[in-house]
Amino acid sequence: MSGSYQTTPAERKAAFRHIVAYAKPHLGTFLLVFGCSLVAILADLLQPYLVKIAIDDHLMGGKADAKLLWMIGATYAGLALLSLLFTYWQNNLLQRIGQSIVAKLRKDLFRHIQSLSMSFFDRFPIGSLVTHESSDTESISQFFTQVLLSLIRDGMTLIFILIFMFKLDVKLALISATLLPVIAIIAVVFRSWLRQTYQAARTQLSRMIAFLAENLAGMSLIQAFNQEEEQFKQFEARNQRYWKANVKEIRSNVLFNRSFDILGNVSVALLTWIGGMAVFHRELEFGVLYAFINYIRQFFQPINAITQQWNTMQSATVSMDRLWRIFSTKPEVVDPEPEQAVDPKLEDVRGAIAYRGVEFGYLEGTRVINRLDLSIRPGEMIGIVGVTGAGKSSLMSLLCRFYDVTAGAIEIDGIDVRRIPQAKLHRMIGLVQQEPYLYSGSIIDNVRMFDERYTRGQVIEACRFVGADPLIRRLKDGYDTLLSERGSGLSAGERQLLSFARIVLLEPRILILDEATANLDSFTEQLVQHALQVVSAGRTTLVIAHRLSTVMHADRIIVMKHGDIVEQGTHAELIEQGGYYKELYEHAKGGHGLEELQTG
Ligand SMILES: Nc1ncnc2c1ncn2[C@@H]1O[C@H](COP(=O)(O)OP(=O)(O)OP(=O)(O)O)[C@@H](O)[C@H]1O
Repeated sequence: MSGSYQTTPAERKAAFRHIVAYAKPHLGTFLLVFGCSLVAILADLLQPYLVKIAIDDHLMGGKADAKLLWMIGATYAGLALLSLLFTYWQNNLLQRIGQSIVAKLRKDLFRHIQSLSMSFFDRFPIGSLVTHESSDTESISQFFTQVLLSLIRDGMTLIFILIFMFKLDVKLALISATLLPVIAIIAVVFRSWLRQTYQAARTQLSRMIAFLAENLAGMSLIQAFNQEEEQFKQFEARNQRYWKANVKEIRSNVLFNRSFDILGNVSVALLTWIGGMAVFHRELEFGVLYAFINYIRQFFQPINAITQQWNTMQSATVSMDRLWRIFSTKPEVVDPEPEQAVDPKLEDVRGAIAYRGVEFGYLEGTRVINRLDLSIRPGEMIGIVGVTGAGKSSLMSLLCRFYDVTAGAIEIDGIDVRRIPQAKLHRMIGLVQQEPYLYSGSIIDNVRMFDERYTRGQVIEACRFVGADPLIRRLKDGYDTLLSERGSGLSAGERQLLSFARIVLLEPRILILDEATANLDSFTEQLVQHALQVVSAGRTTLVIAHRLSTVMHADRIIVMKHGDIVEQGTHAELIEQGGYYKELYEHAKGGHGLEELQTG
């Protein structure tokens, strides 16, 4: 999805309008930039005119006045300085605008992405979202700095050069103006070629990056299966394709630039010949010819610069389209309308849960939960078992409203979860995931989720409560140990213990635990079991169990198969019943995990 999608002209227009609106607050600064450009351009263009005056009025006119010549020289130097100063201000101001726009864009994008529902993240690869936040916003910043600068500055330069030319000599100016259509034809012909080579290079680059990202993420598997050589070959093939596309792009750029240079030189030669003849026949002053040759040289620079912005413009519009795609995506799970909303007080929540005729599928036309009914009493501990793909996690995701049910309803204390504001719902439910997410930061901050309202003492108390304290104290810096991204360095069990401590701090009424599947050593497993016991006391607890031993003591075990509850009861009742649960139990007793069983 990272770039190969089609957009309609209407969508492109909307994207452009949306992004350009970010420039509105900077209109005043843009005007300043415009003013600075104007001064710099005029200072540049007046220089040849000054030399013309020196030549025609003083040197050739035979009335050389040293003082006036000195003044002309000094003015020339002054103009050069002025141009330098104003170009510096113009660039500074423009960069500042560009950076503020892109910072705001990144902030808005991040906020918007945060608000989107889980279904969006299912569709959108994380890698491409990272690209959007980084390089797409950067290429939009280039649009506001390089492209706009070129349009303002080079466009104005062109216009002024034409004005100066016509003022100096109409005939020569008209001859020079005939070059414009030639330049336009060259630009148009090259433009489509440049665009093709540019896009081909971008496509090869994103293919290479996608391959790289996938590869790095799966490096352990690659090494375990000795796939290095094969993967290297595949990478090398992509690398070669990118290299070739790049060379082609550079070649087309060089050809384009050189055609412009040749055209510039031919024009100077033509002008020297025609103008020289005119000077020879005394129809033209020498100084005018000098200024003209200068202007015609400068004439090609802005045209070349504007067309060179084509690539930047291309990537900026592609980036705008992509960002617009995200910005125009509305969250599927939304907060209730104020008149529909019910906002229970946290201390009043009892934690009764009811699934009423719940149906759900991730994709249209598919079903992973079938008309499911389930009532859970406040404080009850429920174990949920079933083979992989049975729908256990989906059932929990629906309770947290990561997705909305397609039919039926889920209620907490008799209130439909869709009527509870999401922020409140998420305070009511505590989630301990199979792979708990830990941030880069200290253990203290990870447990209190960077919420400084919880003191260090409270965090330590919570960790003690769940039995994580001895483990943490064994680490080099204890509670101040810095965890790397995703908490690598800690075992799955240890990570779960830290998220239990989070629960103790946040005190949700309902607890969902997706038990770690990774084999825990018996010591950590005991710690996790103990933590579960202490944390679940007094809370409605739902445990997705991957080891039956975890839920053998649950108040009730729900057995799922193909999105249905096929059996429920206590461990003893279910064994007595001799049905599907017993089959799972016998299988697990043989030393197998539930994951090994197929949904057959
Ligand atoms: N984000 C998703 N998009 C599409 N389909 C999904 C998604 N998540 C799960 N599924 C599908 O929904 C079905 C139920 O998945 P779910 O994760 O709820 O099962 P589970 O019993 O929790 O399995 P496990 O024990 O492996 O976690 C499976 O067929 C799975 O492939």
